[in-house]
Amino acid sequence: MSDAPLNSTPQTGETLLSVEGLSASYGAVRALDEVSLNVPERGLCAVLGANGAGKTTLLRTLTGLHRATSGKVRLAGEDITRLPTEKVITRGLAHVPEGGGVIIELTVEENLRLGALWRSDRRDRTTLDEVMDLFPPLVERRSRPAGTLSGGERQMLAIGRALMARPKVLLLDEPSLGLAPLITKQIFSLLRDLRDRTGLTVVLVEQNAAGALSVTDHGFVLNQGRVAAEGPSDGLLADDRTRHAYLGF
Ligand SMILES: Nc1ncnc2c1ncn2[C@@H]1O[C@H](COP(=O)(O)OP(=O)(O)OP(=O)(O)O)[C@@H](O)[C@H]1O
Repeated sequence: MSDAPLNSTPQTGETLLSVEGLSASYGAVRALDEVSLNVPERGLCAVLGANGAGKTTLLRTLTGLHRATSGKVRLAGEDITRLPTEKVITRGLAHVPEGGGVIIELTVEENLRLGALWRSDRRDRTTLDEVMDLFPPLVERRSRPAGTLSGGERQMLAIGRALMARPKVLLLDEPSLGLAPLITKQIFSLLRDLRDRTGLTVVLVEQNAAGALSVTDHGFVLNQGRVAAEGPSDGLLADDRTRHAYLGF
C-alpha cells in the first residue's frame, strides 16, 4: 500500500511477509520456537492461541522490538530480521500494540500525525484526509483529546495512526481487548473492509479465536511458541480437534 492511494482496488497477491524458523527467548523461556508462516499480499490472517502461546512475542519480534535468536523475517523479499524498529516501519510493517497505545492527552489529529513521523515523504495532508475518510467517527472528533473517545473509537484511532505510516502490512495485537462483543464485531468488520477497500495486508493476533476466524481468510494457531495448526479460517472453525485442543471453544 505504500505508494498506492488508500482507496485503490485489491488484487490477489503472492507472499508478502515470510517468517522462517523464527525463535525468540526471555532468558531461559523459549517464547517462539522455530515459527514459520507466510502471509500473502492482501491477506487477512489471524494468529491465535492461549495465554502465553507466543502471539505478542511474535509481533514484537517481527517489528524489531524483541530480538530473534534465530530465523528470518522477510518483507516483500527483503530480509528485515535485524533492522531496528524505525527501519522496519519505513519498510512497511506497522504494529498496533495491545491497548492501542494512543496518547490520551493529545487530540485525535495529533495522534494521527504521530503515525507519519517515520515516513520519509512529506504527503502528510493527503494521508490524514485519506485516513479520516476511512474512519468517519474520527472526523467530528478530530480536535478532541483522545481520552474522550470510547474504547472502539480509540482502537480506530490506533489503527488510523498506524495507517499514517502507509504500511504494507498492519499487525494488530488483540484489538478486541476490553471491548464489548458488539464493538469487537465492528472492529473486526472494519479490518475486513479496510483490506477489501485498500488492499492492505492484515495480521490479527487474537484470543477471541471464534470472532477472529469468522472474519479472516487464514489462521495460524500457536501453542507453546510453535505453530500447532494452520489453514483456511473456515476449516479451522470446523476442526473440532484444533478448536478443543488450542482455541478453547
Ligand atoms: N517480558 C517477559 N519476560 C519473561 N517472560 C516473558 C515476557 N513476556 C512474555 N514472556 C513469556 O513468553 C511466553 C510467550 O508470551 P507472549 O506474551 O508472547 O504470549 P501471548 O500468546 O501473547 O499471551 P497473551 O495472550 O497472554 O498476551 C510466555 O511463556 C510468557 O510468560
